[in-house]
Amino acid sequence: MSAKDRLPHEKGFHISWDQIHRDSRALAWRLDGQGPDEGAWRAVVAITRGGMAPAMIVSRELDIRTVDTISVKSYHHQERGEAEVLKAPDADLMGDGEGVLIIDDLVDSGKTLELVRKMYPKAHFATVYAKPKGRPMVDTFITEVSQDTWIFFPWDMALQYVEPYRGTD
Ligand SMILES: O=P(O)(O)OC[C@H]1O[C@H](OP(=O)(O)OP(=O)(O)O)[C@H](O)[C@@H]1O
Ligand code: HPA
Ligand SMILES: [Mg+2]
Repeated sequence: MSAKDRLPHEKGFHISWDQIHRDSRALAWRLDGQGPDEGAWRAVVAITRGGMAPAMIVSRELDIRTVDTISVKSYHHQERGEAEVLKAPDADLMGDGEGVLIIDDLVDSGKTLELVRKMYPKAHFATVYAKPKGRPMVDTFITEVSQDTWIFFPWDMALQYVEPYRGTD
């Protein structure tokens, strides 16, 4: 069964803004002092769009003002397509990636990070969440979920009324 055959509340991991804030801060805590230059990182690069909120929180916590983006598109709704780079970060800033933290919200199949890793082999790759297939592609992450769990992020959700289990007559 593919993720799209399920009702959203089945095997769905729903993340609130508060939760992603806490988990992104936990990621920053883990990365603090781990950079190659006396523990420091040169720059943060967000993999758009999902990596932008975690990258903002990490760069705030680690006091990194040099922030760039790489745009990789790989999913249309819950269907995976070929990963493609739509916009690359500044080439002079990146070099081979040494000292650069590349951040995404999650690694699933690992295809997105595989592509970016080829471009910047010396960068450090960090995600907030990870599924088992993608784990070998990520250097640091906070929470692992099973491969058949779909993670719902707060920017893709809205608060709404739900019927009580016993209905309302
Ligand atoms: O490990 P993978 O199987 O490659 O999947 C993970 C990637 O997929 C999602 O991005 P998506 O391409 O949907 O774009 P978005 O961040 O703009 O939503 C997610 O934000 C990761 O970047
Ligand atoms: O579990 C997921 N949730 C949201 N976006 C994703 N992109 C790949 N996997 C996921
Ligand atoms: Mg993404």
